[in-house]
Amino acid sequence: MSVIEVRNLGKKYKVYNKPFDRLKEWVSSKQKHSKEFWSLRGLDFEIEKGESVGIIGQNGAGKSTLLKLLTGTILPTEGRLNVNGSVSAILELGMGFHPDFTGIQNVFMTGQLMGLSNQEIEELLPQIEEFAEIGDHMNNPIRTYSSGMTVRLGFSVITAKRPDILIVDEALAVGDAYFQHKCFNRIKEFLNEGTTLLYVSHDPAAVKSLCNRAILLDKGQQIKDGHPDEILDFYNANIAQKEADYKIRQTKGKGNKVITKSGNYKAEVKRVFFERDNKEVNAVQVHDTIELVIEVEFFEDIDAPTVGFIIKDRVGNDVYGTNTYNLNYNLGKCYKKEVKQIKFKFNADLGVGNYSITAAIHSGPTHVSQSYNWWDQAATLQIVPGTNPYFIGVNYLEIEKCKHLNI
Ligand SMILES: Nc1ncnc2c1ncn2[C@@H]1O[C@H](COP(=O)(O)OP(=O)(O)OP(=O)(O)O)[C@@H](O)[C@H]1O
Repeated sequence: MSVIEVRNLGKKYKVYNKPFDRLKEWVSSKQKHSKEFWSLRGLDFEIEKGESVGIIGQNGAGKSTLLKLLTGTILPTEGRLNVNGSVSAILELGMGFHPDFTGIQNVFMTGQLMGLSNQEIEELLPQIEEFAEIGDHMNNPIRTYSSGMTVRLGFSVITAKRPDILIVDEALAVGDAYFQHKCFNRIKEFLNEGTTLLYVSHDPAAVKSLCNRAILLDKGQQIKDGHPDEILDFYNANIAQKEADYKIRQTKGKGNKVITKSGNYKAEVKRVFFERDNKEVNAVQVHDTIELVIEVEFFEDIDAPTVGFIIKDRVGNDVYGTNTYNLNYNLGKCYKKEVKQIKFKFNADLGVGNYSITAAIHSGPTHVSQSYNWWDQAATLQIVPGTNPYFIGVNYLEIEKCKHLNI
């Protein structure tokens, strides 16, 4: 069953050059002093119960406008929108709080706006206080709060009761790391219990860890809708697009997985894989010595290109990255039609789990100057336990010695 249905949705604003133009137009209705601007147009999608959908797009793409339409803060100019179920929105945490009232009084005010009875709020209060962890400040006016304390209280109130649909804007990027972690855990619990999530963020790792679908908006249009990996790869390639000859190519690979490559294609990364003892492998033990092989083909003569890679964890956080430029390795002059393999040998000092490899060929120290080809998720590497002692995390650190002193 779809909980959110969006059909041909559009929102148009009137834009005035000067504030005074609004008054002029209002006084003389015959003369136009404004331009029409579609903040969103032609959106069409359905979201099923229990889906978690990331809304992605550059500044001004229309993400906030979509959330405002979904929460009923603004009305559409055209199209229709059905939202079935209770909605909690974490947009600008604490913005609705009254600065002169105490934390507790604001909890009651916000709770009432969320449609809760006083008795329900009373029952939820201990849990709200416990989650916010701001102690006695609950009895002080909000104007005495730090921004972090306001965010803590805002999140605690809004998520005190599990909603059918949870809408989260970038808001979580504010609080401190400890509280962010708590918020993510609460959202994950809601997802497990069947809540549908709409999550706006610029942080690919957060989208990958929370969402099973992503919708990409660009200049008010719905550009793509699909698996977060596919959408984020396209989005990242798109924001790197600066040169006129820059292309983004998406093709289907093994198991129908979408491969996204981008660049000006003066050279292309053709194949990326791992070798151990000269044999191709895709799973190795912690600390094994392996070689990452990046195979590139040249379509033009290029002098001293840089070949690099990034190892990313399961949700897309960079674990390690480097390139031939940083390693002071010069590939020299490369000629059109040549195919070269560049090999990086290292110990797989990584935690147990799955990793993906981004590979690239470009000029200079980074791909910002001239990106010939960039390929996200070009290969995967599975790290399995070795003979070393059990540990957690994405890095393996060889502990040389463990000792204790009596002081
Ligand atoms: N009230 C308004 N009047 C006129 N234009 C508006 C209004 N609200 C939004 N817009 C325009 O609509 C477009 C989309 O804005 P929106 O805030 O939805 O983008 P966004 O994707 O949320 O951006 P950001 O990541 O910067 O928050 C922008 O060009 C913005 O200037």
